[in-house]
Amino acid sequence: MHNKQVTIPGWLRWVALVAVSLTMFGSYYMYDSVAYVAKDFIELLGFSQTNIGQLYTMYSIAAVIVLFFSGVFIDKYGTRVSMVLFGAICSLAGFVTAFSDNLTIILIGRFILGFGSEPLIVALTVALAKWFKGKELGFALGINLLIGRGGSYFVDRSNTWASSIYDQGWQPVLYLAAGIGLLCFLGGVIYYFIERWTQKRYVLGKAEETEKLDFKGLFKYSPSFWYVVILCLTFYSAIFPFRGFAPTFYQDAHGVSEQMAGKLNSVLIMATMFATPVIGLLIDKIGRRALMMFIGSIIILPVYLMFAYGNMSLYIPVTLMGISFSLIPAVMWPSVAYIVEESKLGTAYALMTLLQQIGVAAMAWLIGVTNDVSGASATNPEGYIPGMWIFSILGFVGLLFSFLLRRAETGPKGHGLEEPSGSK
Ligand SMILES: NCCCC[C@H](N)C(=O)NCC(=O)O
Repeated sequence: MHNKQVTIPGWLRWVALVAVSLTMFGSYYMYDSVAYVAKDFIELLGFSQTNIGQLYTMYSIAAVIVLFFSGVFIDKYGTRVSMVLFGAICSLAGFVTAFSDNLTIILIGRFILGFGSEPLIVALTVALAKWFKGKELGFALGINLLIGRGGSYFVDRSNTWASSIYDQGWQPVLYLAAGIGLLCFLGGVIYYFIERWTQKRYVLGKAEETEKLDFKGLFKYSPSFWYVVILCLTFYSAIFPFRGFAPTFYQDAHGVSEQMAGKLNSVLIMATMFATPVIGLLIDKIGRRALMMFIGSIIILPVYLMFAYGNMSLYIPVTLMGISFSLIPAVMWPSVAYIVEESKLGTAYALMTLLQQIGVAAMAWLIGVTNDVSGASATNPEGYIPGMWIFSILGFVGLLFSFLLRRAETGPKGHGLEEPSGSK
C-alpha cells in the first residue's frame, strides 16, 4: 500500500502494549507457579530440595543457551514471528511441566519455559522499542513490567482465589498455570496481527538494537558496567531463587499456612509493581542512580538473617526486600544506557541477562543442595539457616560492588549516573 501514514494513533500503541504484556503476564505466572507445588513435590512425590532448585536452574540454563542466538533470530525473522514462536514455546512448556509426575519430564518442561520465555522478553522489548521509541518508551516498559509482575502476584495469591484447585493436588494447579500460560501464545498471535495490520497502513519505527551477543567488544566496557553486571547477578540470584523456596520456607520455618505464605510473597510483588515505575520517574528527575543502588543493597543485607534469626513479624523483612526489589531494578536496567554507548547497548543487555541467569541457575541449585545437606524441613527449621547465610553473603558482595560503582560514578570518570535525565 502506498502513502503510509507516519503518525501511529496513540490508542494503537497502547493496544499493542497490552497484547505484548499479556505474554509477559503468562510467562511470569508460569515461572513462579512451581513454588506453590514445591511442598507437594517434596511430600507426595519424594523430590528433594535440590530438585526444587533444579526447577529454576533448568529454566536459567535454557535461557543462557538461547540468549546466544535469539537476537540474531529476532533480527532475521522479525518481532511478530518471534513473539508467536517463543510465545508458543512458553505455552507448550506449561503443559509439559504439568502432565507427568516424572521429575525428568517436569525439568524438561522448565527447560522449554526458559527457552521460550527469555527470548520472548527480548522480542517484546524490541517490539515495544519499535512502537514507543521517541515517545513514552520508559513508561511503556514500566507498564509492561508491572503487568508481568502482575502474573507473579496472581500466582502468589492463587492458593486463595483458586483454593478449590489447590485442594485437588499439585497437578491441577500446574494445569491452571498451563492454562494461564496460553496467554503467551494468544498475546503473541494478537500482536502478530496488530503489527501486520499497522505495517500496511503506518510507518512503524525500527528498533535499533536487538539483544545479540558480540564477544569481541566485551573487554571494552568500563569498570562501572561490570560493577552493575555483578550487582545484577548477585541481586537477582538472591531474589529469584529465594522466591522459589519461600512458600516452603515460610511454612516449614515460620509455621505459617499455605495461604499466608503466598500472601507474604505477593506483598513483595505488589509493592514492586507500583513502586518500580514511580521510582523510575523519580530517578529521571533527581539522578543519584548509583546512590540508590547502594541504598537498595544496604536495605536487603539484613533481610535473610531476619528470616533466619528474627522474632519480628515476617512483614518486616518482606517489606524491606520489597523496597530493595523496587529500587534496584528501577535504577539498574536504565543505568546501563548511561554507561554503555548506544551501539553496544543490545550486547550489554544480553550479556547482563545472560550472567544474571548463570547466577540464578547456580544459586537455585546451591540453595537446594544446601537445604538437603542441612536437612531443612518442618521438623528441622534450623536446616534453612545455612541457605539464608548464602543469600546474605550474596547481598554483601552486591553491596561491595554498589559501593565501588558509587565511588566510580562520583569520580572524574563518572558516566552521569548521579545526574538527572537529559543532563548527560
Ligand atoms: N520472573 C520471571 C523471570 C524474569 C527474568 C527476566 N530476565 C528479568 O530479570 N526481569 C526483570 C525483573 O525485574 O523482573
